[in-house]
Amino acid sequence: MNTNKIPVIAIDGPSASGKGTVAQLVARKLGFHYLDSGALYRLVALKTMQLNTDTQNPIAVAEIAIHLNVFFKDEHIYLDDTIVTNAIRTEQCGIVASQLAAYPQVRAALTERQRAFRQLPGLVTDGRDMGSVIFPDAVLKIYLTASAEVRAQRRYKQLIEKGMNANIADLLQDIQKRDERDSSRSIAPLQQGVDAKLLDTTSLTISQAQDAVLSWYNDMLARTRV
Ligand SMILES: Nc1ncnc2c1ncn2[C@@H]1O[C@H](COP(=O)(O)OP(=O)(O)O)[C@@H](O)[C@H]1O
Ligand SMILES: Nc1ccn([C@H]2C[C@H](O)[C@@H](COP(=O)(O)OP(=O)(O)O)O2)c(=O)n1
Repeated sequence: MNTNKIPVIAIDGPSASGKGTVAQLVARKLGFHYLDSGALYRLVALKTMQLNTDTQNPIAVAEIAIHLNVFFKDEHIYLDDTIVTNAIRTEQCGIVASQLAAYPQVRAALTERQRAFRQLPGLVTDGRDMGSVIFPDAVLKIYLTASAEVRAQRRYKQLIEKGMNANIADLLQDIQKRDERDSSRSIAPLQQGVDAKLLDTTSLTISQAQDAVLSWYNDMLARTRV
């Protein structure tokens, strides 16, 4: 089947804005598949750290990305048959992922793997370039953000709930550095596309953010059915 007919909702945005949470809820509500593209970059970062790979060598890192042995099952993520669901969620893993994600070779190595998630009846995906590069024909594109201070608070609460160490001041600094790196890189920079709807969740609950996405999606459906 021509997968271009399969609907995609692309939710891009900066770190800890709530992209993944909202995307998963919307996917569940619509019965769509879900892709956390950031997890793939985090998995590459974890594997490079495990192998002590020279992260200054884009070719070596891209080789890891190409041969990544990963699968997603229910709530868990497996790397080489080992559960790494929490291991990839450390801030250190996020920082390394952000650094490696600036290599064109790494992005190219993960492109088709991401596009393979586009399966019937549909896909909801979150990341930095889902609407701009990976799925430019997405039926709905959203740029989901929040203030850096609120995002640091959210990530802090999230890490503490996972039993991980966290320091709010360090997190704010990491988030601001990651925002800068992800949005200033030459390839697939994080930015709100002209065709992406802005959803600032600074003062919204998770439920309100989910409802906003579902409302936009239903409006799109109504317009295309006319
Ligand atoms: N609107 C919101 N209000 C309060 N907390 C939120 C909101 N959206 C997400 N969260 C929480 O913030 C944390 C980070 O959300 P997450 O979806 O992991 O962000 P991202 O995928 O953008 O990095 C999670 O613990 C999540 O439950
Ligand atoms: N589609 C994507 C997803 C993530 N990345 C990079 C940039 C991000 O800082 C890291 C980690 O992404 P991830 O979405 O897991 O990070 P957050 O959960 O938003 O903190 O990977 C990317 O370049 N492109």
